[in-house]
Amino acid sequence: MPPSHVLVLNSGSSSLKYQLLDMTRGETAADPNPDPDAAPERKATGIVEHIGEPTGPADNTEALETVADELAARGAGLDSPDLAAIAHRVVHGGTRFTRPTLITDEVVAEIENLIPLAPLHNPANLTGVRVARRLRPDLPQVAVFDTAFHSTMPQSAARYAIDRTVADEYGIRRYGFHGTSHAYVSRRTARLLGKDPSEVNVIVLHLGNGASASAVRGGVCVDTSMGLTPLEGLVMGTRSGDLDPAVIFHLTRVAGLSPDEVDILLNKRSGLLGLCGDNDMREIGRRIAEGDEAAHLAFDVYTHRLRKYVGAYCAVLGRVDAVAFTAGVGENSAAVRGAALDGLEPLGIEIDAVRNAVRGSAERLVSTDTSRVAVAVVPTDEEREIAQQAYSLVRP
Ligand SMILES: Nc1ncnc2c1ncn2[C@@H]1O[C@H](COP(=O)(O)OP(=O)(O)O)[C@@H](O)[C@H]1O
Ligand SMILES: CC(=O)OP(=O)(O)O
Ligand SMILES: [Mg+2]
Repeated sequence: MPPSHVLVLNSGSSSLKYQLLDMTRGETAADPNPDPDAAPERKATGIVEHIGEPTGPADNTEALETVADELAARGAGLDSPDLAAIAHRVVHGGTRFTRPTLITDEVVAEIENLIPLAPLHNPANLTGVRVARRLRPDLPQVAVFDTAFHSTMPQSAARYAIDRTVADEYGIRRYGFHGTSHAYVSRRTARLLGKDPSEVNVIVLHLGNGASASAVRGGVCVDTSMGLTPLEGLVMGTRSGDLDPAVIFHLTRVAGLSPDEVDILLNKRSGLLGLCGDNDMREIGRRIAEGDEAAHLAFDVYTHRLRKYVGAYCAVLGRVDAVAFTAGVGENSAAVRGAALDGLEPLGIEIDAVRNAVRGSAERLVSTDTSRVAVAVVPTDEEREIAQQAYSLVRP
């Protein structure tokens, strides 16, 4: 048996998620090409949180040592002969990386060059890459990029309307992020409707701590809400999303903030946190129930922005078959789903209040039977998508 396990490392700014997957599941001698969505077997999964905080590991290197220890304790250490590859989520791939890529010194250098475009994410991703390469120099290490799925966006969606020469010289364009999630969820949504992904148009709403929307036509991304960096678009846990760029001139000229201070304000102290002091939708729900004014406003700004993007992507796609909610907020908050789609009946979108209120972790439809557009809740699995993409590159 050739090695068939893939270890996926999803290093974030403050957490490190991992999954160990056996990719042989569903694959037999009789049927070497099973349903591409047949689930690989999950051997281990975990998350190391609070990196860099007093309660957690000091840095990503220490976090990865914790992961190595946890895996070893389960008899699936990093020295396992079953490992076929280590796959890394890399957030920014620029224009160069649009496919899963075998990591070499040169690829590492290129990812390093992209740090200014994803300062919260790429350095953490790189630490994972460096430590894993040191521990298993013999193994293929594969980078799977958040930006890759969005590389199919037409110029009309990817270009900012600024001086073309300046834009091209500095790589200023819209890249989009959470691509593995948008790819996976749009595909699963098609399957949930009993259709091939090439036949359906889907609006995917990935609502985690970072949040983004995408318009996917026949399995191909045609627009997404994040841009040059993961700051544009929806209101997020701590990020502002869309605003008039002149806010930044105003903050620097009138409020006297430095560019770095503005960066921190917009990325880390804005969004839900900036509006009400909490970035967790569960806590905001509790506060709204107690009549808290600021929490209510934060919820309204968040869901208003969402509704606006759903309407915009209906216009971009023309025909919409489904709206799919995913990630922490999208999978769990019936209130957000309900408010985001409230009043969109004229667009053929009818959410069913009873179905929407049912909690669960299964892929499910929450629209009415008469809704022209299906509304789906589809739990994302970025690690599984990353493993599948990486394995397709290294499989024997
Ligand atoms: N039961 C829930 N109800 C409402 N929101 C939830 C629930 N569980 C998680 N969330 C939200 O999901 C967010 C985290 O989403 P997640 O997709 O795990 O984010 P990330 O991967 O970006 O860290 C939390 O900040 C919280 O707001
Ligand atoms: C790109 C991005 O925003 O990622 P995350 O949601 O993991 O912060
Ligand atoms: Mg996430």
